[in-house]
This record gives sequence, structure tokens and C-alpha cells, in this order.
Amino acid sequence: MGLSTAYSPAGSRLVTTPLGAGAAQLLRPRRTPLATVRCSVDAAKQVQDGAATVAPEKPASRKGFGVFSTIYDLKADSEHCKSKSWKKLVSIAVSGAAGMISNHLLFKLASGEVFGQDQPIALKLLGSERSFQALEGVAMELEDSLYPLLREVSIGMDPYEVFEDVDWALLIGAKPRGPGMERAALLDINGQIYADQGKALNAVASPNVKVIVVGNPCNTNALICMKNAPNIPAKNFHALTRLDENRAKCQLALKAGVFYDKVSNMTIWGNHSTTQVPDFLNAKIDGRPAKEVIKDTKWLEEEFTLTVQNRGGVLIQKWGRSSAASTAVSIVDAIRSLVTPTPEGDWFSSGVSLYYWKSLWHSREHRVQYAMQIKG
Ligand SMILES: NC(=O)c1ccc[n+]([C@@H]2O[C@H](COP(=O)([O-])OP(=O)(O)OC[C@H]3O[C@@H](n4cnc5c(N)ncnc54)[C@H](O)[C@@H]3O)[C@@H](O)[C@H]2O)c1
Ligand SMILES: O=C(O)C[C@H](O)C(=O)O
Repeated sequence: MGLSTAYSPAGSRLVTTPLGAGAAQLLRPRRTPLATVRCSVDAAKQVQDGAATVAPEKPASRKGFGVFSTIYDLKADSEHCKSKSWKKLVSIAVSGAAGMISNHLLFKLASGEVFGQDQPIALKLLGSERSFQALEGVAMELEDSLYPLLREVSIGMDPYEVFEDVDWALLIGAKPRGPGMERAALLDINGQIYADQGKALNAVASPNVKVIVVGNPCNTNALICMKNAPNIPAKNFHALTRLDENRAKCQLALKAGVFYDKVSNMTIWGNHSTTQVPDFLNAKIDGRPAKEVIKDTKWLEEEFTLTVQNRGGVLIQKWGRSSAASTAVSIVDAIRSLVTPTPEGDWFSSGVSLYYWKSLWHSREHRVQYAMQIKG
């Protein structure tokens, strides 16, 4: 005798019953012919039936995936007393959700390590036609992880559905470069994705949605996205340059022989590309200027800069694919920096619209300090 779970359509509760093999038949998932919600039980059956090769029907992204379609009252749920003090649900769209970076990121988001242990979240996962089956697999893994803070998961291929009312959009879905390529060469393929997604965000996302563009070339893609979303404040668009900041901190720590938490005030100027300038002049090690601690100026000016500029490319040569886990970590760092006060005297890097931030910088109205720019 084992524990089996029966899926019932949205609106009713998920039933968990001890079952024998015969009873399992009786509790096969029942779906109305027109139901568009996808659940893990259906996905498993598709593979079993050999239907996995058939293009899946387009799901309605507002409906939850599998267990996440169950309707419940969060505040009234006595089993989760903790939930009574939880904040209002935050809705996060992740594009390229079946890709390498997302495979690390989604589980960090769901665990609460990004937005906090009192912040329930909804994940809206956007995939492409090619990746849709894999997206179902991702959603199934999220189901099986039983994260208390993960209250909703939906999947879809239409950004106009997936982005509806989202508070955050983490735009990762794009083609990565291969060995020997420059990121800029991806613009022809990836640029259009960000034009389309910018339009979709403009039309259906929360008017104050925060957007982090990861797909390369990320600075240009962020600009394209921003230009296609005139209703969303320009200050809300970020290109992910945090990975470069983290890489630069790591190299300075290595050279100085200190743990990397001793390195602060690291700025990345320019694009997330080989033209970027990791700013060792303003960086600090243990509160002192990096140049005072690292006397080897030639190393700082040449090797340090080149290492940070080329780190992504070297990694591709070694791995055969681009960085994923460290990128996910840097997305977490970037979000955390945006939602929590910056430690006194420190700052962080993010690619943003210079036009907007220049004025704010002078007015000194911001509570979080930024060192960032966005470039096309
Ligand atoms: N800014 C950075 O620091 C940084 C770091 C690493 C990678 N990247 C970039 O991030 C992007 C994704 O990298 P990855 O390793 O996750 O790639 P991946 O190939 O593993 O995953 C990309 C996913 O996006 C999906 N996709 C493609 N077009 C889409 C669309 N229009 N809408 C939704 N999904 C779509 C693909 O089907 C795939 O599942 C690449 O462009 C890569 O160069 C940026
Ligand atoms: O180098 C790449 O193409 C992937 C990413 O931008 C990185 O810096 O690791």
C-alpha cells in the first residue's frame, strides 16, 4: 500500500489518499475535454502513452500547474500559522524557464532565499515552443520540492499571458553564445525577443514591474525592452552586470589573499562584454583602496581587467556552455541589492538607463546607492 495523489480540476482540493493498486485506477485524473491546465499527472501519462512527441496544446497561463491549481485560503490555513504573518504574494515571471540558468534560479526563488522567509511567491514561467515539454518537467520538479512559500506556478509560451500583473520579470530566455563568439553576435537572434517581451510587459504587467534582462547581449536587450515598454518607468529596467561585479571581487580577493567578503565598492562600467571596465580605482579591500592593498599596478591594469572581461568566454571554452549556476547566484544578488538597503558606504553595479539615473544621482533622493549604466 502506498500514498497516492489524485489531481482534481481547479477549484477543488487536492486529495491525498492511501491506495492499493486497484484504487489507483479509480482515482485517475479527471479532466474536462477542454481543460487547459497542465498537471504533473497528465504529463506523466503523455510520456507513457508515447504522446510526448506531439506538440502540447497551448496552456492558459493564468491557471496553475498541477498542485498549484488547488485553491486555498492562505490566511485561514491553520496548518500554516506562519503564513498569517506573511507578506502579500509577489508575482515573478521568469523567461527561458527551462534553460540552464533558470534551473538553478527557480529553486532559489522558491526557497525564500531571495525575497525572504515571509514572502510567498507566484512563479510565472515563460518558455518557447521548443522548450515547452521541458518546462513541464521544471514545474513538476517545483511541485515535488514542496516549498511552503511557493504558492502558485503557471507555465506558458505567450508573454501576454505569462506577464499579466507580474511584479518582477527576469528575462533570461535567449540563445547563449558558443565558443569563440562575441555576445554582440547574438543581437540578431535575441534582440527581437526583447522587443516582443517589452511590448507584452508594457501591455499587461504591473505598471511598476522590475525587469532584469539576462539574455545576451544583455545591455542592448535591456535597452530594446525598455524602449518597447514606454509605460513602465525606465528606472525599473536592469541589465545583469552583477556577475561581472562578483567575478571582479573574486579576482581582487584572490590577489590580495583575503576572503572575498572583504572586497567592496566594486563597479562595472560599460557593457557586459569584453569592453567593460571593472573599476579597481574605487574598489576597497577591508575598507582600504584596492590600489593600496594590491601594489602590483601592472596586474591591476592589465591582468585583472582582462581576466574579468574574458571570464565568460574562458568558462565557455572549459564547460562547452556558458555560466549558469554563478549567473543564477548573481541574479539573486542583484534582486537582493534592489530590495534591501545597501550596507553603509558600499554600492553595487547594475546596468541601467543613464538618462534617468543621472538626474536622480544629483538629487541624492535615492536611499540605495548605485553605480550603474545601461548602454545600447
Ligand atoms: N548577463 C549575464 O551575466 C549572463 C550570464 C550567463 C548567460 N547569459 C545569457 O542568458 C541567456 C540564457 O542562457 P542559458 O544558459 O539559460 O541558455 P539555455 O539555452 O540553457 O536556456 C535558454 C532557454 O530560453 C528558451 N527561449 C528561447 N527563446 C525564448 C523566448 N522567446 N521566450 C522564452 N523562452 C525562450 C529556450 O528554449 C531555452 O530553454 C543567454 O543569452 C546567455 O548568453 C547572460
Ligand atoms: O559569456 C557568456 O556568453 C555568458 C555570460 O554572459 C557570462 O559572462 O558568463
